Amino acid sequence: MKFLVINGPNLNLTQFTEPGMEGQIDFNTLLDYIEAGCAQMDVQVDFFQSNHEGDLIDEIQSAAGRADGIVLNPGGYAYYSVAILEALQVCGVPAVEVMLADPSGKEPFRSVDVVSFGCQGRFAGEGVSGYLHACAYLVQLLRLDGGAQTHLVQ
Ligand SMILES: O=C1C[C@@](O)(C(=O)O)C[C@@H](O)[C@@H]1O
Repeated sequence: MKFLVINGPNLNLTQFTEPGMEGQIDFNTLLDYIEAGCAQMDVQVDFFQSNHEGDLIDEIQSAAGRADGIVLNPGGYAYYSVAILEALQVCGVPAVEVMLADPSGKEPFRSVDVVSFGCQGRFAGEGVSGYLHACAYLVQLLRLDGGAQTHLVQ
């Protein structure tokens, strides 16, 4: 199985906290963490990060045929990118959304996660572990029905 892990704007600059490890890790260490976790699940992983909405859409559109599933942290685009939502709906590859921090209870403009409507699952507020939970969930989903039907996850 092969997954495409897509990170949106500003995540390349974020400092992350890994459970069980003191201090913070940088973006490249996060990718290593995801790759190692996926290897344990026998999943190959490709990474993509962009700060640009159109580039994220191009990457989602090109996922069919080269990835079995998408794990997406859309960053701030989560709250208004209908275009990313629609790319997920038409790309034919099941996607699961990850958010390091749970946005509920933050500013009111974060109350609707538009992108999640194109995803089959959502892991928010679990920090870096959320990426691996999303991958494990996708593995199970693909083994169960292999489908890419999108539905509301909130
Ligand atoms: O860029 C980010 C980071 C984020 O996507 C997260 O993973 O916690 C959550 C978003 O609200 C925020 O805009």
